[in-house]
Amino acid sequence: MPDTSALPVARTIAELREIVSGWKRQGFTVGFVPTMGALHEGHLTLVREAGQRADRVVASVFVNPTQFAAHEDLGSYPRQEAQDAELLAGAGCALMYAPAVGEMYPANATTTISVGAPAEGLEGVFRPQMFGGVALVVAKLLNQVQPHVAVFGEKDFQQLIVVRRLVRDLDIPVEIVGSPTVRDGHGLALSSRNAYLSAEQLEVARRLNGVLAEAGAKASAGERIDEVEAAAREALLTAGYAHVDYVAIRKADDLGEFGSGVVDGPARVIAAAWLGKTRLIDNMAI
Ligand SMILES: Nc1ncnc2c1ncn2[C@@H]1O[C@H](COP(=O)(O)OP(=O)(O)OP(=O)(O)O)[C@@H](O)[C@H]1O
Ligand SMILES: CC(C)(CO)[C@@H](O)C(=O)[O-]
Ligand code: BAL
Repeated sequence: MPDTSALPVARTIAELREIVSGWKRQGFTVGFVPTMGALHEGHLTLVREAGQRADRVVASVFVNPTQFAAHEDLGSYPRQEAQDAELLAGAGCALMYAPAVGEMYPANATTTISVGAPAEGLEGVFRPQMFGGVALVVAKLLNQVQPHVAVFGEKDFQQLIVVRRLVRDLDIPVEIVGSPTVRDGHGLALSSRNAYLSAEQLEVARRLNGVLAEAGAKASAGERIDEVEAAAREALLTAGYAHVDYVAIRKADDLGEFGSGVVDGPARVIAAAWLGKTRLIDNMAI
């Protein structure tokens, strides 16, 4: 496929390595932002953050099949590479890495990665496929790019924790930076999947962050965690969400449970809920 803009595009590991090793020979540091494309201001904020921390920024655009279950939206996930390249160039990215599925996963690839406990609760319950696929592709991407620093969004908070553990446990020499969630004017976390929402669903979607903020306020005021979680679940259903996978109040550093029934340390409220066929996630510090 030809390059889609003025931004250089590497399609193979060899092309990527040639460019990145050239930068390193010149003494430049390298920042990396992995994405699945359909870029929005949330992704571009990560690119700018990486640009603050490194001399050259690589962004990958790869819709990773191993993190989707068979019934999920791999086929319909939005793909808009030409526009993504323009947006990345505008945010100061120096190289887009967009490998084909066959480049990332040769036919005889058999290695899997299981991160263990950080990947098991919350998203791990409802999307059991996901973190194995994320860990595998992130480990491969970090080995391919070999950046000094990689930036991930707090919007996918459990993913950030899983990636931190992966990098620590496998001794991958990279600094992992978490970047705060970028929201629209109504507080809705920007997400590529918001493009699936009808105008009516968008109105309901925008209630999620308010419900989480209210739950957070109640929990930090000392109300029982299970009661706060149940009330927030009810509030989401009343707002028009079709189904709530979870609303949970967890420890801020590792998303572990508080044993006491009340919040007694730094905490986060985290949720996943459905509007029609679209699944939204959000979280915030409380
Ligand atoms: N609103 C946001 N604020 C900050 N970071 C974000 C935001 N949305 C996505 N990111 C981060 O961008 C990176 C790539 O995410 P991804 O391509 O899956 O985008 P997405 O919009 O979250 O898509 P999806 O709808 O599939 O969740 C991840 O590190 C993710 O946390
Ligand atoms: C980190 C990631 C790019 C791995 O495919 C993906 O999970 C995402 O976009 O958050
Ligand atoms: N944005 C996290 C990756 C996923 O939803 O599959």
